[in-house]
Amino acid sequence: MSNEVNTDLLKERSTATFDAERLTEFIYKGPEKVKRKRQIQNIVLQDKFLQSFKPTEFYDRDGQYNNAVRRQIYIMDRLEELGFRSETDRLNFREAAAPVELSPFGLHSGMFVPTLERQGTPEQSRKWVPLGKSFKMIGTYAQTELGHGTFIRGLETTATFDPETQEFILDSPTLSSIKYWPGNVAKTVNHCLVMAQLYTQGKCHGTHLFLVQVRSMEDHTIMPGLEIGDIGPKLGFDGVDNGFMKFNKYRIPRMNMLMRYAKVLENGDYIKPKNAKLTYGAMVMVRVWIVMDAFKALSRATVIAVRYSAVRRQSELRPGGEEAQVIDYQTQQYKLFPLLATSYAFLLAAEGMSQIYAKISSDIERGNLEDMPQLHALACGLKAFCTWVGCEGIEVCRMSCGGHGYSHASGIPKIYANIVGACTYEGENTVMMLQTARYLSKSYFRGQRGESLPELIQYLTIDLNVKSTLGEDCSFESLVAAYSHRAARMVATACKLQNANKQKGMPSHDAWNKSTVPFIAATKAHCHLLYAVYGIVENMGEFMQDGYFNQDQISILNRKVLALLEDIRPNAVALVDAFDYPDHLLQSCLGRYDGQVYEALYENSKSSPLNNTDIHSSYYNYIRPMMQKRSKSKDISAKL
Ligand SMILES: CCCCCCCC/C=C/CCCCCCCCCC(=O)SCCNC(=O)CCNC(=O)[C@H](O)C(C)(C)COP(=O)(O)OP(=O)(O)OC[C@H]1O[C@@H](n2cnc3c(N)ncnc32)[C@H](O)[C@@H]1OP(=O)(O)O
Ligand SMILES: Cc1cc2nc3c(=O)[nH]c(=O)nc-3n(C[C@H](O)[C@H](O)[C@H](O)COP(=O)(O)OP(=O)(O)OC[C@H]3O[C@@H](n4cnc5c(N)ncnc54)[C@H](O)[C@@H]3O)c2cc1C
Repeated sequence: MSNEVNTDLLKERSTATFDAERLTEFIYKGPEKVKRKRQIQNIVLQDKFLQSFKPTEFYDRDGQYNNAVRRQIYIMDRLEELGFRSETDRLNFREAAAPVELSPFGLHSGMFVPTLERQGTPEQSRKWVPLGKSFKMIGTYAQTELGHGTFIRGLETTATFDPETQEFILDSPTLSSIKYWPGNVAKTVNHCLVMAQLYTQGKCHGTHLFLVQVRSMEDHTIMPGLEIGDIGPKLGFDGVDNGFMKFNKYRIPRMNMLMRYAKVLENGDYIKPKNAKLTYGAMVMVRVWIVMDAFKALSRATVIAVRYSAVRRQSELRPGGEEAQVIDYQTQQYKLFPLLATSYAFLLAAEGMSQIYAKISSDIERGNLEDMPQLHALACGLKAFCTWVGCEGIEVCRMSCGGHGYSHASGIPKIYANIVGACTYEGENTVMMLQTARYLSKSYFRGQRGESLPELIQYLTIDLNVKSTLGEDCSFESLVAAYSHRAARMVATACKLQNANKQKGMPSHDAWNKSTVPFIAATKAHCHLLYAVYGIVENMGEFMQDGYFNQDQISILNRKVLALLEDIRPNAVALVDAFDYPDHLLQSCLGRYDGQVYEALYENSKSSPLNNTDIHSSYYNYIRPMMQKRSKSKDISAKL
C-alpha cells in the first residue's frame, strides 16, 4: 500500500471552513479526552495478537464464536494489566480491540451484573455482584421464550415456591415456554437471570427475576434438569451464542429470587413491590444505551460513505470535463448530508437521554417513582426511532457506495447486520412506539382537561389554529414551532379517532387498536423533533395537511434544503473526520482516512479463501465430470 493520501481527500481537508479537531474535542468532551482516546487506540494498534484476527466473515460459525471468546478474554486480561479503571478508558479499549464483533460476554456486563446490582437486596448484591464483576460467575438475561417475547405477562416459565424445602421449582411446562434467544446462554454462561411467573401459596404473582445456575462451576457441564443449546446462525451477532433453555422441575434456593422490590417470605407470603414494572428496569436501561449504539452505527456508516464519495469519480458532470467526485452530484449530497446531520443529532439525543436516565433512575432507587412513566415513554420512543432511522440510513450509505458497498470489504454490511437486531431486541420497535403513543394519548387527554404536563410534552396543548411565521431565514424558533405543530396535530387526530371509536360503542381496547396506525405516525412525529429543514421537506404532506405553511413558505423550505447542501459540501469530509474513527475501528476499504480505496480493495480480495488455489477442488469434483459427461452426450455435441 502506498503511504500517500488520495489527492481529492487532501483537497477536501484543506478547503474545509472549520477546524475538525475542535469539533472532535467537542464530541469527546475536551482535548485531554481526545488525546487519551487516541493513546488507547494506539495501544490496540500496536498489539500483535489483536491485529492478528481476520474479519469475522472469513470464519465459519464455530470459528466466529471461538475467536470472539478468545479475543474478549484477551481484552479482559489486557484491561487488568493496563490497570484501566475509568469506564471511558475501558470502553475505548474494548471498542478498538473488537470494533465489529459483538462480545459473548456482552450480556454479562450489560445486563446480568447491573440487574444483580439494581434488583437484588443489599445482601444479594454484596454476595453476587463481586462474583459477577470478577467473572467468577458468568451470566446473562434470559427472558424471551419460543412463544412470547413482547408480551411479558404471557411468559410461561414457572417458578413455584416449595416452603418444605425453601426452594423455587423452575419449570418449562410447554414447548412455547422454552427460553429462546437469550444471548450467551448456549455455550458461554454458567448462570442466568431468568424471568418466570412466580407461584406461591397456589397463586400466580406475575413475572419476577431469579438467579439460576445453569452449568457446573467445575467443568461447565449443563446442570441436571436443564436442556441447553444454540439456536443457530442469524443475520448478524456472529460471535454471540443466542440459546435455548428448557427447565425440567429444576430447583433453586428461595434466596435466588431477586428481592429488592418484591419478596417471598419463608412461609410463602408474597410482599408486593411498590410498582410491578420495577422488575423491567434492566430493559429500560438497555433501551437508553441502544440510542448511543444507533449513533455509533450510523455515524460509522456515514464516515465510510462520505469519504468514499469524495474519492470515487464517476461520469462527467461537465460535458467533456474530468470525471466528477460522486459527492458533487446533488442527489448524492441529498442522500448523505442529512444522514451526517442525523448522526450528530443522535449523539446529542443519546447524551441527553443518558442524563435523563441517570436522574430519574436514581430517583426511582430512592423510592420516588413519579417520573417512571415519562422515562419509559422516552426510552421506548427514542430507542425505536433511532434504530429505525439509523438502519434505513445505513442502508442508504451502503447503496450510495454503489457495487463496492455490497462487499463486506466496505464494512457497511456488518454494521447493518449488527444494529438492525436492535429494531427487535429489547422491545420490538412498533411495540415500543405504541408504548410512547399510549403515554402521548393519556397526556393529550390530561392536557385537554387542563392538567399540567411535563415540559417535553407541553407542546400538546398549543393552539392548532396558529399558522407558521417561517420566513426566508428559516429561524430555529419557526422550525421548532412547525415540528411542535405537526406532532400536536397528529397526536390530536389520533386521539380524536380513538375517542370517536369509543363513542361508536367500541370497547376501549378496540378503540385503541383501531387508531394505532395514526398513533404510530404521530409518535414518529413526536420523536422527529430532533430534525430541521430536511425533516419538513421529506414529510411535507404531514406539515401541510391543515394549511400550516403557505405556498411561499414551502418554496422557501425547498430552496433552503438545497442551499444547505451547498453549505455542507466543502465541510462534509471534515465533518466526518471529526468523529475521529481510526481505520482499524472502521474496518473498511472504502472509508480509509487516506482514501486509497482501490489498492485496499484489491489487496483485500486476495485474502478471499477462494484464492488459495487457482483451480478449485469443485472443478475436479463436479465441473470437469459434468463437462466430460456433456461432451460425450450425442444431443449436446449435435447442437454444438
Ligand atoms: C459494527 C459496529 C457498530 C457499532 C455499533 C454497535 C452496534 C450494535 C450493538 C449492540 C450491542 C450489543 C448488545 C446486544 C444485546 C442484546 C440484548 C437483548 C436483550 C433482550 O432483548 S431482553 C428481552 C427484552 N424484551 C422486551 O423488551 C419485551 C418488550 N415488552 C415489554 O417491555 C412490555 O411487556 C410492554 C412494554 C410491551 C408492555 O406490555 P403491556 O402488556 O402493555 O403492559 P404491562 O406489562 O401490563 O404494563 C402496564 C403498564 O405499565 C407500563 N410499563 C410497561 N413497561 C414499563 C416500564 N419498563 N416502565 C414503566 N412503565 C412500564 C405500560 O406502559 C402500561 O402503562 P399504562 O397502563 O398503559 O399506563
Ligand atoms: C439479536 C437478538 C438478541 C436477543 N437477545 C435476547 C436476550 O439476550 N434475552 C432475551 O430474553 N431475549 C433476547 N432477544 C429476544 C427479543 O427481546 C425479542 O425477540 C423481542 O422482544 C421481540 O419479541 P417477539 O420476538 O416476541 O416479537 P413479536 O411480539 O412476536 O413480534 C412479531 C410482530 O408482532 C407485532 N406485535 C406484537 N405485539 C404487538 C402489539 N401489542 N401491538 C402491535 N403489534 C404487535 C410486532 O410489531 C411484530 O411486527 C433477542 C432477539 C434478537 C433478535
